[in-house]
Amino acid sequence: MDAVTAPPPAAVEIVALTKRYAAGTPPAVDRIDLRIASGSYCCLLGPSGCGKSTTLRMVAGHESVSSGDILLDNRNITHLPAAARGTAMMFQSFALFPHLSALDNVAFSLKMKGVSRVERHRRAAQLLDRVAMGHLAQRKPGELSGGQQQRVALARALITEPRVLLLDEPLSALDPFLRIQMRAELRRWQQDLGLTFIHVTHSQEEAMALADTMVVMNQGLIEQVGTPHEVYNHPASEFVARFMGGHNVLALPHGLIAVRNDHMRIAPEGEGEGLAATITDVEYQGTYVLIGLRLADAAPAMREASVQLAEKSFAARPYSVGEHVRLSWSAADARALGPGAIRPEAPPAGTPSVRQPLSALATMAA
Ligand SMILES: Nc1ncnc2c1ncn2[C@@H]1O[C@H](COP(=O)(O)OP(=O)(O)OP(=O)(O)O)[C@@H](O)[C@H]1O
Repeated sequence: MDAVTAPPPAAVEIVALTKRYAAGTPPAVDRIDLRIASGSYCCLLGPSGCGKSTTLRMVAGHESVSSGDILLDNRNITHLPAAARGTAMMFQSFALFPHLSALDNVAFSLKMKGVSRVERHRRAAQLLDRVAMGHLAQRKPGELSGGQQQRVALARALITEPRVLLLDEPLSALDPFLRIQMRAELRRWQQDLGLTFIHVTHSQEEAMALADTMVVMNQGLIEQVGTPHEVYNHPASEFVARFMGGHNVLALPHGLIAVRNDHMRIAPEGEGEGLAATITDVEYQGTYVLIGLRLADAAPAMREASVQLAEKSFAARPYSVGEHVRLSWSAADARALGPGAIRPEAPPAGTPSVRQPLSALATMAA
């Protein structure tokens, strides 16, 4: 097989995966279960400290597992060394060797495997061509832009012919403009290569732009798994609604609901029904105006709300800070929120760690 032909994609299954860094401390990852479809783009998303990097590092084999299992194409890789797993990692800072050319950076792992110079350079050059970097093969990382370094890092990860590419905040070292450009490139590469990508990010926007499947994590648990559309339009819990942003969480007598702030209606006091509120901010954002509000009859933690008004609507009836208004929404736009992730009970001693066979992986197909 040619070195640059994409190998068959793989599916990853994580079963009751747990990481406890020190006895007596809460687990960083707590018995999570997750299936990632072959050839899909999966984003692990959550606030700092939620356990997403720990999960990725355990899949990569860079962190030991406290309990649970990781399967790749039905093969248990939990205790295999990183190089024997069929995964490759692309790091935040790309971790390129500064004294080596792009070509030698890409060829490095083949050198370690004892592949001849001619052969490893041939394969590295092919991969650099593939990421449109062939013409800069002799440059050192310091002579390349951030985006070019990212492509070299990608080529270097691909030379081991991984079935799953693991990316830990791969865009965060780039400036905002380049980040959006490279984000689109990552997505294109993933589709071209047909590989499974697992990408860790704390950016909702990045995950929404890239993912077939978003996995929202909170305190070592998975709060929600779904397509970006599902997660944004049907947040499972208060945590997800607040973390994704763009939602109001409202306490009603029958429980909490979330309503997207572009689905809220606003009317001047006396001209409409709904929750009484006072305007605290008015922010012009170009295509829309974001109105910040304080609800009159809500508990302190639930008092803030926002409404996104199309620029035209705002121009037709401008609002200003201090104005008293009423907020309402259609029942069809309200999403009942569940309690969120429930920490699982500790399994009884002696329970086998792989609880279910790898089957029906298509459930999360893109
Ligand atoms: N090597 C370590 N030793 C001890 N605790 C650790 C170690 N690495 C991470 N932790 C802890 O485990 C928890 C999860 O960390 P992790 O890095 O997985 O989170 P994260 O969601 O990736 O956060 P970030 O976005 O800040 O990288 C945190 O409470 C963190 O302090």
